Amino acid sequence: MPRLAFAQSFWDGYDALEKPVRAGVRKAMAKFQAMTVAELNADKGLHLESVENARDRRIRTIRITDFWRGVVLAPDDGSDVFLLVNVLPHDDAYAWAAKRLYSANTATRALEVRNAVALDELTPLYETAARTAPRLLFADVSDGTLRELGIDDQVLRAARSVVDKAQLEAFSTLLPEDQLEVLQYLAEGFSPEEVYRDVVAVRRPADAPAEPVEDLATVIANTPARIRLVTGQQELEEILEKPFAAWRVFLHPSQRRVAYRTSYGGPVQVTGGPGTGKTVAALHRVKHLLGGSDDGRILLTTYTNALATGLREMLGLLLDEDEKLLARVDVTTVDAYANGVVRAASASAPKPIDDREQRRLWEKVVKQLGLPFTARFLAQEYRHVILGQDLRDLDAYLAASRRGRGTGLGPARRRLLWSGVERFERLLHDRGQTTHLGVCARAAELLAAGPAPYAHVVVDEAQDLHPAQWRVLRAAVPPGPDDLFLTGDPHQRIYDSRVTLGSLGIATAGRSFRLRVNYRSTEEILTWSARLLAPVTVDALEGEGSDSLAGYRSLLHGRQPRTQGYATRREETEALVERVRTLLDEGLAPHEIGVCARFNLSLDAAEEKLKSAGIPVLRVKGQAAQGPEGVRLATMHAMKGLEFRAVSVLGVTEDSVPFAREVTPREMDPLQHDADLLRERCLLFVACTRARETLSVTWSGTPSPFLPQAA
Ligand SMILES: Nc1ncnc2c1ncn2[C@@H]1O[C@H](COP(=O)(O)OP(=O)(O)OP(=O)(O)O)[C@@H](O)[C@H]1O
Repeated sequence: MPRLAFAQSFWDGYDALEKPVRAGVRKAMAKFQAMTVAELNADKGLHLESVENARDRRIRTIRITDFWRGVVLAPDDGSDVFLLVNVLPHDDAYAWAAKRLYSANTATRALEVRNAVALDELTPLYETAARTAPRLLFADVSDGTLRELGIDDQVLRAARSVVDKAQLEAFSTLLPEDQLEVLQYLAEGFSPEEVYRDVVAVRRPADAPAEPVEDLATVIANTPARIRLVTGQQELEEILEKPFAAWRVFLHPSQRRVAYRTSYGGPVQVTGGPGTGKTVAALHRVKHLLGGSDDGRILLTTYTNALATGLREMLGLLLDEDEKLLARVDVTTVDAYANGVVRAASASAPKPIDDREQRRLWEKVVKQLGLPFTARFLAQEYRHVILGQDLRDLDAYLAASRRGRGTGLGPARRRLLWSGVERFERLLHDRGQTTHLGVCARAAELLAAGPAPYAHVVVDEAQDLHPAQWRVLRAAVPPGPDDLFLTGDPHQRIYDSRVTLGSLGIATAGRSFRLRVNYRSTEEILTWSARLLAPVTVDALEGEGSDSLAGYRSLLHGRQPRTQGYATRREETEALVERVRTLLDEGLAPHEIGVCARFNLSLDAAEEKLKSAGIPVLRVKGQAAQGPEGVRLATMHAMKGLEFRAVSVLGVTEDSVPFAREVTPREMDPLQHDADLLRERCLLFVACTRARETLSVTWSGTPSPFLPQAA
């Protein structure tokens, strides 16, 4: 009996197919599972037939309905896997199929597809232009090196005609997938050794024989990133029945490598720009870890309650709602987890106060003691130095390093400051209150006193955690293999946290990985957004050295982001309503549109105008972004971790981004001043990178100095 596999190119369009066509796909696929090859070839209903003038002799079409055809790759080497690669209307199917050529990559050994006809047509045109070009994109890379990286004759010829990255992009939908990625990495300036490591080695099977094995079944088995092999009747029904989510099945090799490595010796860190699938990698790691034992418990954390709700839903999907497995995973924020730990050990639940209340309390302390510091300075010293290093008494504070703080404090001033800290904590205590970080400090103590409750901890959005929160996580799992798996992006740090993970017992050296392919946004959105951060460098996730977006790219293309200034806020809001209306007319659902601004106040006017135009809206505040239909309105902070097909960022003016009140004056502390500005810049970056297809950034009056054109 033959076996059946589905290529990603098929899934890309499957969800959009109408019901009768999907039913036709299911019926046809069931035949592949029930018949022998001879019976398939003879079946009248299926009508498995070759395609005239096909570049690939193995290409066949099958009948799905009267008007729709499936395109199948049929083995001609005695192996037994049939691959469904596309379902299209009759004429399109034949035209599509005739141009495609499938081949095994000589380096990765995976199955790739190219548009061989278009490549043959386009390459000579580019070659002519290349003859007079001052420089060719791959001039520094020899043919031998390209061949070692899996580039074959036809692609080599095309590559030799490429003068710049834009031209490579023009080839991108025609070239075989792995070879394209090799060329893209080289174009970004990575060395052939790096490209071999990051593109070839992650795909090439560990036991690949020296000479490539060409039979289709083996090559298909070598391509888990793009092909799903079906193992039985039930699986076939399940996967064709449910809405298909590519992230559950087709991991990028770099995602698969980090998520499914059998075991790591200790903490692992996975970084990558926005939308590179870090959350997806974290979820797959949880799946892998659950399979590693029958009873170990896992803590999966993220930054906000809304994101935790989203993660829980995604995990349910990934684990096919398997209650037994899901029961072994706690999905929550670090703060909520710490709160639970403290609550379990004391008579009442801790009552943490928010930042604004803390600020008020510090003002009271300054007044009561007549301290020569501002409330802001005290709050920052408390957060970064005292809680950051978990300093419990004056002696510890006197001896502490204040690295990262931009003003010196001698012993006398430290004593004075410490008196303020004692008063702050007493005031809190007398009111029966605490802070979120105070709860974390207590939770870490309680956890350290008993056996660690988890076998593994997986952390998403790791870039924003404070040392006190890291101590909770460190204490929640015993140090050792597979203890901590962290994903995060230092370019998206939007809370004021500075951490050196190594000093907290979380050393990731030798176990750091990077994801570079953006699955969310178009290259146009990504390139524009990356320019927001071009003037600055950001600290690495683990706190040592800096991080970069080198090689960060997208395979998707779309319109350029729009930036537009207006004379008044009213005009800006009216233009927003028009834009949203156009997007809805273009077929976007309201919940696929996100509108965001630096402040809630700025969103009120937008909400009112949209509502009076009859457009449903939903404010995203802390709660999950799911809910009734409506255009989502959120502050830039609340946009963290979310995504929308279209995003409008409003009010990007010089007084709002950066928001002066959130920026420490340079004369008070120059380092903190720079850190605050960077955080505000990252906030705008986070907001813009939530957009999948359409991004517009607007302001009224003077634009933010962070915007590229204003720089
Ligand atoms: N292998 C994949 N195949 C298809 N889609 C994917 C894959 N990996 C991720 N995605 C999709 O890309 C989008 C971004 O993924 P994800 O949220 O995991 O990225 P992220 O790196 O955590 O983003 P951010 O840091 O911006 O929050 C999501 O829509 C996700 O479903």
